[in-house]
Amino acid sequence: MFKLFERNVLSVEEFSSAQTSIKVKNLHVSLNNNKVLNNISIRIPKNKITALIGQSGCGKTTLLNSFNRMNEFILSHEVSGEVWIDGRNIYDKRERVSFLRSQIGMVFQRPNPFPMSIYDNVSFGLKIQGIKNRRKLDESVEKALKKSALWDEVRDRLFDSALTLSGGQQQRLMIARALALEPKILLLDEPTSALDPLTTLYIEELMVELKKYCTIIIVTHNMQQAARVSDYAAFIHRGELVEYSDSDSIFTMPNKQQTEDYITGRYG
Ligand SMILES: Nc1ncnc2c1ncn2[C@@H]1O[C@H](COP(=O)(O)OP(=O)(O)OP(=O)(O)O)[C@@H](O)[C@H]1O
Repeated sequence: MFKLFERNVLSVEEFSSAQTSIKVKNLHVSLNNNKVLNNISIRIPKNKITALIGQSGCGKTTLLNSFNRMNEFILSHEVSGEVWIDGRNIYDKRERVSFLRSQIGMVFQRPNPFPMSIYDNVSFGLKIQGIKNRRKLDESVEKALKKSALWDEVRDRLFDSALTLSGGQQQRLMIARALALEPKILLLDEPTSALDPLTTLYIEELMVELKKYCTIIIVTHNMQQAARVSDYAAFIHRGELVEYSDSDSIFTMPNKQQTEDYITGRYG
């Protein structure tokens, strides 16, 4: 497997509090009485890309959704343990969930633009936050579209429907929509699985660029992709964290046999 970018990484035991974006302690999650995550503890570093890997159904998306309390949309859910972000345990009763979610961007497998213009898609969250000043909105839309490498392609058609964009452009629009709120954390749930290989590479390059602005956590089934873009990778099996390490180590000399079996395609 080849590396797309040079990495300069600490080992996962070495992150200081200042270098940690998310600290998870003894997290257990059950959905509809189904025990999905079992005693997960992990520190996700700031301004790096961390990949969550593991076979289908192991709990990757559930872990991702634990970082912005998205699992709570499932009627019957139970969460115990702690998830610390910015010095707050986000499962504390006092946490304002809408504020938390506004600080964490999320992009899903399939682009889901609203049936409105490109401009309105990107400015949507800002307007919800009460920003009405046109110049401020214009500036934020331009900045987000530049960060998501879409500006040059859409600057002359901002008021066209977002649905007129290609799949890859729509996915970059989803990234722009998330970035408009200047999130500290960006959660990507299989963001390229519906895209062709070239567009995928383009989005991977974009992710690497974006870690300047935020911490990125990506769920991916694509081991080449995880090896190419991520700085760290966490291998999950049946709801347990089996191995967590810098990506160079995990993809070249994993510590656990289970990890090796998975990344070499022996199962999953
Ligand atoms: N709403 C739900 N109710 C009950 N069980 C659920 C619910 N959502 C997910 N699960 C179960 O939780 C487990 C983990 O699901 P999750 O989507 O987190 O896995 P995943 O690793 O992201 O899978 P995939 O790679 O296929 O997307 C699976 O066994 C799944 O069936």
